[in-house]
Parts: sequence; C-alpha cells; structure tokens
Amino acid sequence: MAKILFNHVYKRYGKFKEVAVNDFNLQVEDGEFLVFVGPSGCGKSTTLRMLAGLEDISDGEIYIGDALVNDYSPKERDISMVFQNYALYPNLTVYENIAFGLRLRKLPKHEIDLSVKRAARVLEIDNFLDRKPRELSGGQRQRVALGRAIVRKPQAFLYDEPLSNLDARLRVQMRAEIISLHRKMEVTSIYVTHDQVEAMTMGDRVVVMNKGVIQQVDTPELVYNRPNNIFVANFIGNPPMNFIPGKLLEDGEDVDFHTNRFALRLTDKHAAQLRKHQLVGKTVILGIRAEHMSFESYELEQHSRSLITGVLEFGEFVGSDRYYHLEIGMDSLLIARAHTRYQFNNGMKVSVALDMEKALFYHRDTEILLTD
Ligand SMILES: Nc1ncnc2c1ncn2[C@@H]1O[C@H](COP(=O)(O)OP(=O)(O)OP(=O)(O)O)[C@@H](O)[C@H]1O
Repeated sequence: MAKILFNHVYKRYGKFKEVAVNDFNLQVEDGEFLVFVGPSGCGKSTTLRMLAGLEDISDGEIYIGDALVNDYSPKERDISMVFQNYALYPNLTVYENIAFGLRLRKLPKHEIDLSVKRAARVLEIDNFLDRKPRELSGGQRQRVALGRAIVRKPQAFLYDEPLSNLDARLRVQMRAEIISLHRKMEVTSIYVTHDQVEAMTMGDRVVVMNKGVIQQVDTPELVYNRPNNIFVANFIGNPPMNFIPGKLLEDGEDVDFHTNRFALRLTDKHAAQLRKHQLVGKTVILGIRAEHMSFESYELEQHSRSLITGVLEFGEFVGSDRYYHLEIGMDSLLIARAHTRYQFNNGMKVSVALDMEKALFYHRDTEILLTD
C-alpha cells in the first residue's frame, strides 16, 4: 500500500508528438479509491498504463510510495491491474490463472494454494477452480480477473474499465463487490471508466479528464454540486445541468439576470460574488440542475422573481420522477424534474420556479465557475 504521485506527467504520441496526457499532477492518498472519468480518448487509460509501466512517460515523474518509478519495470512497481477484456490465459484453469502471478514470484506451493483458495472463496468462484475461462460466463470471468488481482496485496490496484463488458445488472453487483473488497483490503486503487454513474458511486474522489487535461478532482458530491467548469457540469449528472446565458443588470441594491424572455433576481450572495468579479453589465452563463427547477404551485408565489415560463415539449418517465423538456424560446431546451404525482401534458404552457440559491454562474468565455 502506498500513496501515488504524478508530477507534471506528459504523454506525447507519434511523429507529430500529439499530446494525449497534458501536465498531469495528482496525489492519490494511501488506501484511497480514486476514479478517472472522462469521454473516450481523454487520456485516462494512457495515464493508468504509464503508472503501471506499460507505457513510457514522455515527461515528468511518477512516484509510488517514496520511490521514483519512471525507470522501474511493471513487475518492480508491484501493482495489480484488472482489464476490461479480463486478459485471462485461455489454456489455464481458473486456479492456474489466479495462481499465475504468485508462481512468477516463486512463492512456496502451499502459500500459493492458500492464497488462491482464499481469493476464490471471497469472490465465490471456488466451485469453478478446475474450469477453463471459456466455460465461464462474463461475470464469472471478470471475477477470476479480480481474483488474480486480489490474490496478493500489492502497492496498488489499477482497474481499466473492468465492468464494460457486463450487463447492467451484473455491473451494479460487481461495483458493490469491488468497493466491498476495497474496504477490506484498503489498498490504494485507481479505477478508470467513461461511465459517470460508476465514477460517482465508487470513488472516494473523482478525477474528471478531458483532452488529456484534468478538469476537476473532488468528491462525487462536489463534482456534482459545484462543477468547476461547463465541461464537468455537462459530463457529470444525468440529465446534464441546464445552461442559460444572460446579462447581469443592476436594480438599486439588487442584481438581476436578464434574458430577452425573462428576468431573475439574484441572491445577495451571488450578487456580491458577481460584483466582485466585475461582471455586472456583462453576460454570464447561469447553470442549474433539473431538480432545482420546480413546478409546484405554492412555490411559485414565494419565488415570483425566480419564475420562467415556457412550453412543455415532452416528459421522460424515470420511475418516481419525470423529466420535462421545456421550450423557453431560446436555442436549447431546459430540463426540469417533477414527481410523477404531478401530471403535465405536452404542449402545456407552464411556469417553473428556479431555486436561485442553487444556481451557479460560469464565465461566458472561460466557462469556469465563478466562486467567492
Ligand atoms: N499507441 C498510441 N499511438 C498513438 N496515439 C495513441 C496511442 N494510444 C492512445 N493514443 C491516443 O491518445 C489519446 C488518449 O487515449 P486513451 O486510450 O488514454 O484514452 P481513454 O480516455 O482511455 O479512452 P477510451 O475510454 O476510449 O479507452 C487518444 O487520442 C488516443 O487516440
């Protein structure tokens, strides 16, 4: 077990030195479960592979514990990796697959036997030890791949999209199993996924990446509630955050947010914040999540300065709630959430109250969150 440090790490590929990972700086704490998340091609696998020693580093330093590992072989780094395609040996039995790494390390036979059986018991694959991988289901194969990783206690576990090949139900189950294993073993872990739900449910902290650059490193709650920039706000959360561009205008002591359709009164806190950034008179982007836009009528009166009206295009049923797409005469639709006990019809003209306490403001050009 160890902490891991990335210090100004770069990866450039090919003749044109295209940057796949750009000035990556991060400290992973000892025993932490950290998730890298981002769209396809954002550099998350490359970063993980550089840490594992499967890919050279173009620039920078990687430390595992106190050791600078840039020139260490994968084996010397003492890391276990779990891959998306399981990477099992087809000709070996489940037992031999799990034992493989221990044999390479020349551990005594009885010790290997104990470790393999313990791992197999934990993962409930002890009945399949004599089978070959082709005689197993996808979920069972992924368990064997996990077994191979947890059979010993390395400095760190690295997971590269290990659940992508499983069906939705099995994914949820394996997610829980991986986290429960992590709680028991407390080995520093980095988990790569493009699935934001996986990232949010599993990570102690989440690293959101785009185009080789870290966008935000925070707890799932902070990444969801206070996305650093519009990219993160769009990527995390389903549906994504709503964005409304508008101009800030002074009204005596107050500041209002104006579009050509409606005006909203800012909270004192937001007004002070945006004044400090000298943005009064300028255009900013208001970000608000669907659950902070409500249809309930009693709230409408209380929030008369936070109402917008529009036409309901359609609703999406998601169990206890329905997401309504609302046309407010701008380029994009807004999405508001309502409990299914409320029924609205397509084409209805409605008023929606925005919970302005929960609104976030982003700079129009940099798309960065405006904070205190
Ligand atoms: N061997 C390689 N040669 C050249 N370019 C590469 C190589 N491997 C990866 N890349 C490029 O580096 C960038 C990052 O790739 P990487 O696989 O790390 O992304 P990722 O975020 O893991 O994506 P995915 O979720 O699709 O696996 C991509 O633009 C990819 O095309």
